[in-house]
Amino acid sequence: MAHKRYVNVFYHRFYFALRPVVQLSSEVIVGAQCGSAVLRGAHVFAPGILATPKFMKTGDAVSVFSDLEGKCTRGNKDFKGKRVFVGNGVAEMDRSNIFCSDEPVKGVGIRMVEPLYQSPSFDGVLPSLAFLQNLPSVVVGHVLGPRPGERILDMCAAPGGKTCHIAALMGGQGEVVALDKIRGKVERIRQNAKALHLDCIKAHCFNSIEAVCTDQAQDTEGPPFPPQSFDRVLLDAPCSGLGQRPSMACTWNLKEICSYQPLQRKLFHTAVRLLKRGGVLVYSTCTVTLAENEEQVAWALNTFPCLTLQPQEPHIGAEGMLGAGLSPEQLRLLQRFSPELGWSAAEARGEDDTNKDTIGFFIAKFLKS
Ligand SMILES: C[S@@+](CC[C@H](N)C(=O)[O-])C[C@H]1O[C@@H](n2cnc3c(N)ncnc32)[C@H](O)[C@@H]1O
Repeated sequence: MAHKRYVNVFYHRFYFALRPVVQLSSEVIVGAQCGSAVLRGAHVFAPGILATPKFMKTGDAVSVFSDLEGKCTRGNKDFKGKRVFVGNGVAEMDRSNIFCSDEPVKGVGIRMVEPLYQSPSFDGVLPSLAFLQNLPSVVVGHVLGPRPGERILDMCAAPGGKTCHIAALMGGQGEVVALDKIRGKVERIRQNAKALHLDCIKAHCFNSIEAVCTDQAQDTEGPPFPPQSFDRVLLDAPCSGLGQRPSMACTWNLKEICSYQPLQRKLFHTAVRLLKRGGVLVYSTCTVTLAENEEQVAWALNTFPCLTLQPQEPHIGAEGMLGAGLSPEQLRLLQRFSPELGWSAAEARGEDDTNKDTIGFFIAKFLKS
């Protein structure tokens, strides 16, 4: 059935106007992920709460802090470890509801009334029409350039932000196959596709490294697929995520960061095999390392002579970074979002920094001949 609705994919700009907020004596401690979400405009959902004052009651005014080192134990009453203030709120639950309930606790625990940053919450705003994404993620969908009627593969798709954008750009006509290896996350893709009425998305739980079959007669409804099954492939690769912001806790180590390059290359092999001749492959990451970005492009061009770099539209990020042996022309075809560089340079030149104040991100577009 033809898709009748439109999805408006907004992008989210982290608003940096720090407000002078006075800290209160009652402290609520939340996990680092929850604290980052609060900085992006979220309220505090009860599962994210680690510690509250001993007698906290609904309606109490509290200050919310993020546990920086992951050291606060659940149910703590007076945590004194490293923490960062993220704003003031009002309790919507008693302490006993949060920590002493038999059922898993749900819903807003603290409604933020004075968050540190003036980033509005988009929770529940037009849920059947809009999907909030970072600006570079929105750019990825356009760079891939899907057309109605095509068959597209999104190899690492959960929670499905880019999948839904791609399906919306196709007007719901064609097929977007979304793979992710984690079952619970695949359910999120399905829920998002359903909420947005995007029937052309088919989500499967599958390890994309193994998504090519050798048997040409294999049923092509689900993975694995015969070689050259797709008009366009998006490899939004698992990565070290160093471009994500705000980020208040660094849980990574060097071994983990170095583990992504070989994984991305395995996925890349599958991507190239599944792409038709004349098809487009987009490789993207939300990290800033040379090893996971420009070095991967140089490796791909050497490993797959059938691939050539293509111009990107729109191109609003910076060009690629030196150091991986790519030519100046090749670097110009890449798109790198480096907020730590973009901002200050734009500010110094007195330019509008709207499109530069983003997460760190990388995009490369290839054509397979
Ligand atoms: C960067 S996230 C994808 C974000 C997604 N494209 C979006 O826009 O919403 C990377 C995803 O790759 C998945 N992943 C990691 N290794 C995978 C593999 N071998 N096969 C399929 N999915 C994988 C992870 O579970 C994770 O959800």
